[in-house]
Amino acid sequence: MPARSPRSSTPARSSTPARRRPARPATVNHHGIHLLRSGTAVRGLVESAGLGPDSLVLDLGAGPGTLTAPLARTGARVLAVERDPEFLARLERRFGAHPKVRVVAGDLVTVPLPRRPFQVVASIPYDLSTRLLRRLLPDATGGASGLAAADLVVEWGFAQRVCRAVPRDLEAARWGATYELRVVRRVRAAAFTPAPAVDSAHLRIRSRPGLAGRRVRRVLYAMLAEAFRRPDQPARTAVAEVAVRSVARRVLGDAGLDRGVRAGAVPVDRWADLARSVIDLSRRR
Ligand SMILES: C[S@@+](CC[C@H](N)C(=O)[O-])C[C@H]1O[C@@H](n2cnc3c(N)ncnc32)[C@H](O)[C@@H]1O
Repeated sequence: MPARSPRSSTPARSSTPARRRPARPATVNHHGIHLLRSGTAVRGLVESAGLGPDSLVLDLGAGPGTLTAPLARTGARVLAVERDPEFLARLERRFGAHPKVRVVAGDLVTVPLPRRPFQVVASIPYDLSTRLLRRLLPDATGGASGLAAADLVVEWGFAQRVCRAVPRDLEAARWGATYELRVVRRVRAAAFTPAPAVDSAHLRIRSRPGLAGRRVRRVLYAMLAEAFRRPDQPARTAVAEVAVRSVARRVLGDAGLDRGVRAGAVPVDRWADLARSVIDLSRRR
């Protein structure tokens, strides 16, 4: 008989004793879904979020409640969203009577998001990462959800892509210029049961200050669009799309950028500085 899969609640029998005990008892997982088992990774996510009794936090893809429980212990109001019937039943059993946890049966890609500002702390399915960020982060017209902050477990390669100082695609550049996206730590495959084929990352997302307004977002996204359309042009040409020449010169200097710098070489945080300065200077003129 083949050894039982590590997905099973009963660990496979082994001739060598396990070197380390799992961070918590293994949970029933018939689906091959990668559940977090590392206390370090779970604590890191929850502590990074800095939640308190006034916070509202979404655990998207809550599974058996690996994150839901420590999130609830912070005193925050928790919405645990899950679509799998077995996990939902388990969540209901664990948190059905909890005054601050609501178990929501739904798809994390379509479930209505709260109107009031909220945070997300979640270990999300790898294949939904892009769709989820599209929901949570602003769109091209400057619209955005009420996302205040997010601490997510995503595939390592995905995190690397969206955290590049100079992203390769316009969508990641818009995200990176509007939000600070940072890898807090590598989450090794062994931190999950069953272990996935690749490592993951704790991806921390925070708003960059001064970029909440529609006007500043329009300026920012117009410059980025131009920079991506013609990356070899000087950055000042992209800035000149949204500001008169003298302002363009000034803001580039203020952002510490060389006059001749290529648009395609400007890091996302510099585009954020440029947008804020353009708005600031145009207000003063
Ligand atoms: C990587 S597991 C994380 C589970 C748990 N949060 C943990 O960290 O151990 C992802 C979870 O998302 C759920 N899921 C997958 N697709 C979903 C969807 N479209 N909407 C809601 N939940 C989904 C799966 O059932 C699974 O429980």
